[in-house]
Formats: sequence, structure tokens, C-alpha cells
Amino acid sequence: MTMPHLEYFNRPSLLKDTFVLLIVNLFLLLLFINFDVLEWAYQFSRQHEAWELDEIIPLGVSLAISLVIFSYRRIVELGELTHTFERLSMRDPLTNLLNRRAGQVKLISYQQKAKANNNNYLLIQMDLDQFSKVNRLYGTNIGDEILIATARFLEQSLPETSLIIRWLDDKFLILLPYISEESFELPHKLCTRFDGQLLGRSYPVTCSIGISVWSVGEDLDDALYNVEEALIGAKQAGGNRVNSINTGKTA
Ligand SMILES: Nc1nc2c(ncn2[C@@H]2O[C@H](COP(=O)(O)OP(=O)(O)OP(=O)(O)O)[C@@H](O)[C@H]2O)c(=O)[nH]1
Repeated sequence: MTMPHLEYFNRPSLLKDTFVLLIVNLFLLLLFINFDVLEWAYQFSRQHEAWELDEIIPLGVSLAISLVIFSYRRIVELGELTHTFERLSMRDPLTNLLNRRAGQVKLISYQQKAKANNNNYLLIQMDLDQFSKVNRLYGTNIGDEILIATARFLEQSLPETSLIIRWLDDKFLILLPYISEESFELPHKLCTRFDGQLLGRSYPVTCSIGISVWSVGEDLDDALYNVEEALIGAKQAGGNRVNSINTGKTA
């Protein structure tokens, strides 16, 4: 069970406030001890018995308990809301894939991990062919459905460890966090399986794919440039194919 409010407890402002409140209350306790405040309040309430001032003490305790319950419930609510908004801000609303901004943050963290683990990655960029024509022919609603189906197709076809980002328009960026013979075959399988099978026979859509190795230490911008170039190569060669740069492979 996820408890998003617990994440909220870790926020620096909350910890700082708790610390400040603890210090203030400790200071007040020392003040109360020094001036015998309870003693004085007791004497005062005895002198004014008719005012029922002693009932303020249990009332204070019940108020404090109510305040703790109230604050906890507000923190839970705030934590859940924050969690929801954080999640929404990271997702592309149409496909529910990571959006470009969140994807860029993830790529930067992968760059750091690559250095730490001496790891190369495979970058794949996939773009639908003539998608503007598809939109014009069938309408943007069908275009949207095709993009959603593409996202589900990618999620189902790629290993769980892959990072899948809706990069721009009809363009998807994928990072495979390891490189093997199989990972080089994967883009070809994607391209072949995508052809004509996506939303049934009525919407023939194809895709072009560029692949490139992101080597340890290579700048993220350079790696993105390479994979984009590989994709442009696939488009220039007529589309519906895979083209690679920097992989030591011919296609
Ligand atoms: N339906 C729909 N269309 C979108 C969305 N985002 C972008 N597009 C369209 O995607 C199309 C992208 O077209 P381009 O990348 O310029 O080129 P293309 O027509 O796919 O041609 P090539 O990439 O050269 O094969 C544009 O017509 C955009 O309007 C979206 O969320 N939904």
C-alpha cells in the first residue's frame, strides 16, 4: 500500500517547522518551570472557584488531541494531492507515458548512473510515418487513438526496465538500460510488428526508427543528436525501416 503522505513528511520545510516548534515548546517549558506557571494557575483558579477555570486543563488536552488529529488528516490530504499533481506533471495526458520534461530529468539521472556503473545504453527514437496525412485522412480523434495505441504497443513490446518517453508530437524516445544482441534486434521487431497491426487493418500506419548507442561519458545532447540523425536517415531512406548510428551495425 502506498502512503504518499509519508513522502510529504520527508519534505525539508515540514522537518524544519517541526524542529522550530520543538525548540519553541522546549523554551516555553523552561519558562513555565522557572515561573511555576501551573502552580500560579492552580492558585488563581482556587481563588475564583466559581469561574470553573480548572476545566480549562482537560479542555486544553482535548484541544491538543483534536489539533493533532486535524493536522495529521490535513497532512495526509496534502501528501496525496502533492503526489497526484507530481504524477500528473510528469505524464503526457494523451498517452500517459512520461512527458518530455520528466523524460529529460530521467535521462540526466541515467547519465549519472552510467558513469557510476560504467554502462552503455541503447537509445531508440520512433516516429510515425506521414502522421499529418493520417490526421487529415481519418481526423485527429483517430490520430489520438493511434498515438495511444502506439504507447500501449511500446509498453507491451519493450522490457519493463525500458524508459519510454513521448518526446514530441508523434515521436517516442526509448532508452534500453543495457546493450545485448537482443536489444539490437528489438527495434527491428518493433518496426515489423507495428506495420499494419496496430489498430486493425483500417488504419495502415508505419513507423521509422533510429537507434544509437549512448556510450559512457558521452554528453546527453550528443547522444540525442545521434539518435535523431539516425531517425532522419530512416525517414530519408523512405521510412518504415530502422537506421542506426554509432552501433557498429549496418541497419
Ligand atoms: N492526433 C494528434 N496529432 C498530433 C498530436 N501531436 C502532434 N500531432 C500531429 O502530428 C503530426 C506530426 O507531423 P510531422 O512530424 O511534421 O510529420 P509527418 O506527417 O509524421 O511526416 P514524417 O515524420 O516526415 O513521416 C502533425 O500533423 C501534428 O499536428 C496529437 O496529440 N494528436
